[in-house]
Amino acid sequence: MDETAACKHQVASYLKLLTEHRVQLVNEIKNIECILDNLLQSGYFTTEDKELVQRKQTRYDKVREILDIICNKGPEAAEYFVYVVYKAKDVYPELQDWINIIEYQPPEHLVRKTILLTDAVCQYSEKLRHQLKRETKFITSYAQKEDTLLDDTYTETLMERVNAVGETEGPISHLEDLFSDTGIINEDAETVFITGDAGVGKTILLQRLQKLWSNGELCIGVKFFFKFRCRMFNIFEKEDKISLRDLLFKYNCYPDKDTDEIFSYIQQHPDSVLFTLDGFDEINADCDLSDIPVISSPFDLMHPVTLLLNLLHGNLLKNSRKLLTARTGTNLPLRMSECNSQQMLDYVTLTDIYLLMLEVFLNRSFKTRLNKRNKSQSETFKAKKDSLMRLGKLAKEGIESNNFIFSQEQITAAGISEEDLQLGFIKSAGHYDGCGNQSTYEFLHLTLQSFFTAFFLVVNERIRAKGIIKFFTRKIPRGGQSHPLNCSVSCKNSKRSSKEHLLEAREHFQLTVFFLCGLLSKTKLDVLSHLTCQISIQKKRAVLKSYLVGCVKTYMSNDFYQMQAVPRFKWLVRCIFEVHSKEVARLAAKRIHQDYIKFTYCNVYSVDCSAITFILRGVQKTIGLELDNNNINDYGVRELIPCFSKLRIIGLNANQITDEGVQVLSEELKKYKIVQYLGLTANKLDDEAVKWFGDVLKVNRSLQTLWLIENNITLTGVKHLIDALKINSAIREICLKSNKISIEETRALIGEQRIVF
Ligand SMILES: Nc1ncnc2c1ncn2[C@@H]1O[C@H](COP(=O)(O)OP(=O)(O)OP(=O)(O)O)[C@@H](O)[C@H]1O
Repeated sequence: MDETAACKHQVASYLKLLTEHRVQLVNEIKNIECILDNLLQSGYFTTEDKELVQRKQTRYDKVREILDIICNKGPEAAEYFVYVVYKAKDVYPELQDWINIIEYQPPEHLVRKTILLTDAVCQYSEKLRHQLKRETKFITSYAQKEDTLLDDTYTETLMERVNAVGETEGPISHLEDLFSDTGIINEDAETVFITGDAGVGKTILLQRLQKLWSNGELCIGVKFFFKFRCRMFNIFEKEDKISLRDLLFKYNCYPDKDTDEIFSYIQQHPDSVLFTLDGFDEINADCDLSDIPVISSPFDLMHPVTLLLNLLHGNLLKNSRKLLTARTGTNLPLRMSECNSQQMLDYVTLTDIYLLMLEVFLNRSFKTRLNKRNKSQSETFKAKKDSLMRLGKLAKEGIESNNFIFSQEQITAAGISEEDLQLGFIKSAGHYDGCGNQSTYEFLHLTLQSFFTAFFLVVNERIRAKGIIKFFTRKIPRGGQSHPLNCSVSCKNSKRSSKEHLLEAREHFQLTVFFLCGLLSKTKLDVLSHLTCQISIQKKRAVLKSYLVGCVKTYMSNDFYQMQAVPRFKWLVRCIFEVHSKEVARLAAKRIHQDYIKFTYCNVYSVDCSAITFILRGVQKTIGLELDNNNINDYGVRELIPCFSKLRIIGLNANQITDEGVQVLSEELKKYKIVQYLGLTANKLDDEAVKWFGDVLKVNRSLQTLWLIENNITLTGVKHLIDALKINSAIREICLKSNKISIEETRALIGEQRIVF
């Protein structure tokens, strides 16, 4: 450790540390009570000091007062303050980076000091831990030997993974592996299903997990562990109805205080929740378990079994983790494979659009042959597979050699017939005017050449899984082939610098990878399985996914996107969305350590918002997202809905957003009260939008800064805000410069200083 770091461990330097980092501490300390309680219990603060702090109006002033008092008390108090922030990690997650930066190590005399965790969420988590610790001490056995200690009895359980068709896929060596990101039957499911005969040890296995967690030895990032015996659900009458909140609190463990705050935390951080649900076979439901109503609101009152199934389906507390056990042979009425594919059909990717285009072109050719029978997409492709593959081969060879214009000889050599040409994917590129009059051809659009290349790579069984990765990781050619007829291309491109040339080639390769992701996504497996061997596709999909995982690891281990997300990152995000692997998305989300992601001037469109959301909804903490100066419009705002619960700062300046987008935004701001800054400068907002914001400000106390510069807002709109501001003291600034409000009109509003004209 260097000298600076070492001196940070000397008591005298702690005061200096607090002064130097005062602004950061004032901004990031959200919980005042925990620090105050600890300073009081340690004797550094008196009750008078505590009162002085509590008398301050805002959170910021309270922290300032604490820091001032500490300065007067001396360096030991400052040292203790840092120790509290260090120990109460869950209460001050935002400050843990700071703790790392100052290279803090608790001194010997403090390490054994207990810290009071007065934060309601942490206290509840502690309560759950204590409850589980108590309940898992002895084994619960058939023989009711209450006095048998779990630790004395438990022997490691032998488990193995089984695939969708019941084949063994190898042993599970560590309990933590049950929570790995790799699903077996369905990678999108959040439920791990453990099955085995009576008495093999399913219950004791869960008990072991519960005990490990209660001792802090199960490192899977879970704050709340709810255990249920499924037979508990049999105690309810048919007409009984409870809420999710009741299920968690009344039927599991009731918080000592602040139940609202805890429940809202659980809703916002479902990935911090783990359920163990033991013995699904023991449920005697008086209803058809495969026909359970779908609920999406955590406030709906429902029969407990309905709640349970909606939890397992991911309709409630999506992204929470579930371990479900049942005896061998139990039918699970979960239909998780159908459920997810249904969800996946809800979005349309670019690959879908290209596939549809292919289908339309191919169908047109059938019609001319009086073959008017309606074919399915797979039948259509199957009927024209040979033509598609010939075109695909030509496209691939062209991309490999950086060739986008094809001579008649090349067309003939590729076996492309007149009939193939008539399908319409290739058009005449005119005549070369320097070396003769031969016809030349090109794909209808350069993107179509990338699509055909990807199609060929996926469908051709002779191209092995690793071959597709080799295709786009090899060195990209700088010029066209030496074939004489390619001189048309070379001549045309000779004016370009070699760098531009390379860049262009890269885009084609990038686009090919993008379409590979789309074609190898799960929803396309069905269509493709009619064209090629399913095992080959599965292998290619697995290899592509692990390639993307590698990219995520490489990109995100660097600091490259700390402030500005580079276009390459945007491509990666797009590819992850196109392949629609939640496993890769989850991994990417886990690796986002920054507090702020900027996509400013990145050509982000509404469709990219779906891709960004696909990843950001999995981040563990709240972050800032800046999308200024793009073109996301109202549709993009709608696409961002699933990640609003994670956004603290939202920059949507200059994005063609209208009142319609603001209506969507306002609903989210009412639901998730965490956004502090919202920028909507230079959009297309009218008074209607301001009215929505007025409604938001009546219930939302998190928003501090709202930028509405350069819109079409008039005095009428501002009046809505004035009303709301009367009851909202949290907002600090609403900037309305360059709107349609005259100077005379602003004079009338001079009383409200938080609105800036
Ligand atoms: N790994 C183990 N270590 C020690 N004892 C075990 C283990 N597995 C099972 N047993 C013994 O077998 C008994 C039954 O185990 P357990 O209740 O976990 O089975 P189960 O699979 O949940 O059965 P059921 O399907 O009937 O609920 C335990 O009470 C314990 O005595």
